[in-house]
Amino acid sequence: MPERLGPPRDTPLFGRVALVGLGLIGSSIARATQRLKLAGTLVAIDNSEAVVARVRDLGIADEATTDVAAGVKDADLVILCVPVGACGAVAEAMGPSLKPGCIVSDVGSVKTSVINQVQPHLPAGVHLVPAHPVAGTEHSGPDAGFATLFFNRWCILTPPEGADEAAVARVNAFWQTLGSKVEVMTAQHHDLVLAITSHVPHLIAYNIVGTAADLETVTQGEVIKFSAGGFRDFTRIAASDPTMWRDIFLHNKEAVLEMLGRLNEDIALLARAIRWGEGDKLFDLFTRTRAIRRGIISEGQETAEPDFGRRREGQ
Ligand SMILES: NC(=O)c1ccc[n+]([C@@H]2O[C@H](COP(=O)([O-])OP(=O)(O)OC[C@H]3O[C@@H](n4cnc5c(N)ncnc54)[C@H](O)[C@@H]3O)[C@@H](O)[C@H]2O)c1
Ligand SMILES: O=C(O)C(=O)C[C@]1(C(=O)O)C=C[C@@H](O)C=C1
Repeated sequence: MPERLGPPRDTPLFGRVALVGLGLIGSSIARATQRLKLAGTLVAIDNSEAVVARVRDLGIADEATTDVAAGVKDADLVILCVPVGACGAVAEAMGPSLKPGCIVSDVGSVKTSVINQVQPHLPAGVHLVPAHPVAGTEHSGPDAGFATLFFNRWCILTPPEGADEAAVARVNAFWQTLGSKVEVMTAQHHDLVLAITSHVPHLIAYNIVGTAADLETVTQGEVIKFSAGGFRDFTRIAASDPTMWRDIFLHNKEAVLEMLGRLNEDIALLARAIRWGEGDKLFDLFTRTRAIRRGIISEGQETAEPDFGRRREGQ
């Protein structure tokens, strides 16, 4: 599937857009927003001077600053692209500067906690429309982003009850213009679904790399040395950012622990089947789950390139 974004817009979707956090996700949004001319003015805000300097060097925003209060002033749309644990502090710092009618959104991998952190700091008349682009890589920082990251990927919106419908529609249009398919659900349901499809897989990947590394001390360094395609494919996501994933697990604790409990029950059944030589049970499970995985690929949910961590030409 050619990952091509649409033509630039004749008129921007928003006058002034402020992105807080110009890492993988923020810088990908910035690149796509510039290419598609979605913003009259694009402001990049980051608490790292080095990142702000890099954003200027890359030319992926019209303005770049470490001052969040100044950066969000007069913004029509603010998107928080920081670790989920930082959203509350950012909302507190920017709240007083937000103009009436401004839409505040985010890209956090956890939704309930972000809503609980951000909502209390938003003045009356400012609309909260949380979002989560279910797209990414194991890489971080402003150089990791690319404009087509969100193409043909899901973006989940979790507007709080009573959210302004026009604001939700505008954020929906923004993400569809970035090439995403948009789904709306409750924050609680999102956190449960992403716990099994994203969060627990990362926990297992991090964990098995640790187990293998510890085993190396037993096997004189052979475990990682002889790790082949299966181990490498399975553990790609263990190269992801520790700050981001620390925050995800601490801010989605209940759902992650629920899913881990279910997984442990299933693994216990697998261990029993192995111990008792119940080959048919193993075969049936592997047959069923392979069909499910193959179904995911046939639905086009896999990008053409399995390793989309590589930058594409023409980002
Ligand atoms: N990496 C992924 O695959 C992915 C996918 C979907 C959603 N997300 C979510 O997107 C968000 C950002 O993730 P990322 O991968 O872009 O991370 P990243 O580490 O690449 O970028 C985060 C940026 O935020 C900045 N930052 C951190 N705290 C800040 C603060 N208090 N004020 C201002 N700037 C601050 C950092 O300097 C950095 O530039 C996270 O909430 C994550 O859960 C990530
Ligand atoms: O592809 C990857 O490297 C990712 O980890 C992306 C991924 C995921 O699929 O789990 C990670 C976190 C997000 O919130 C959304 C997507």
